[in-house]
Amino acid sequence: MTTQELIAQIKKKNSFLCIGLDVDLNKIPSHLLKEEDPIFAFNKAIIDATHHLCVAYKPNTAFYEAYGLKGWQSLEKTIQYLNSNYPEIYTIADAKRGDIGNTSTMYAKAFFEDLAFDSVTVAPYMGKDSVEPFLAFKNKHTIMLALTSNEGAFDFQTKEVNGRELYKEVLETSKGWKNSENLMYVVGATKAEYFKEIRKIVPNSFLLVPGVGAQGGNLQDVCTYGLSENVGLLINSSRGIIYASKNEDFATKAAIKAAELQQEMAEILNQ
Ligand SMILES: O=c1ccn([C@@H]2O[C@H](COP(=O)(O)O)[C@@H](O)[C@H]2O)c(=O)[nH]1
Repeated sequence: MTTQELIAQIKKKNSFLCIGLDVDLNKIPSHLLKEEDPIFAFNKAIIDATHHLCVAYKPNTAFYEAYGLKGWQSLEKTIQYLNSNYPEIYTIADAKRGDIGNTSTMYAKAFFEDLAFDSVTVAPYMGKDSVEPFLAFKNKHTIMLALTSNEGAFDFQTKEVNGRELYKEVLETSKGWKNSENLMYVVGATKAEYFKEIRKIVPNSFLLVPGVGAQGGNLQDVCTYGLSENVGLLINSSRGIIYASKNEDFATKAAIKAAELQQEMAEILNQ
């Protein structure tokens, strides 16, 4: 999907919500455990109930890899279901990959070609030659960790390197990489006070923002400085939406939670 198509969907739906599909078999309603593929059954119900309220879904691959081959098959079925039934939806494989160049190319092929995701998250630690193989794919986005939502972000990301904080170095340096127009960045919603500085470096880039909901990040605070001319934000909530209920009404309850966030987004966009 192109960036323009993503922006068009955001404007049409008045939403920049991304729903995280982080499926834990211990947390889903027990009646689904009788299904042949409980993870896919859960995702399908959540997607059918919420697709009109969000613009993106983000399965974190850890929640699928944890169940071995069956988990990977559930991930495959989920992305195929999304691409066949809701092709307008933007898809993010939250896999946080990155390796030496030839290995990165294989990761990129796995997520962009085999699974046909629109984007994948990568770590910047191994540098330019570990990220550029992902950027070479046309109409696909590479979402690089910049300033993460967890407490450990302060261990390295905010430490000074070359006279500026490491996350700023990551943002600034990556702008010069080949096909950098295919880059987006992860910035945690729990770090709302950093968005003003971040927007000085990447005024127009899309930012994937996890941390609203279960991690306590606030949508309004992120938007104060995070919004760009073309919205430029994908706000993710996973547990806060998908585990709204453990009963048969789980999908309806998830839709209610998603609608609350979408409504707040519509108000922000129409201010
Ligand atoms: O900095 C980061 C990067 C990624 N994540 C991922 O986003 C979701 C958040 O889930 P919630 O349940 O809404 O807290 C999850 O997949 C994380 O691994 C992040 O939280 N922070």
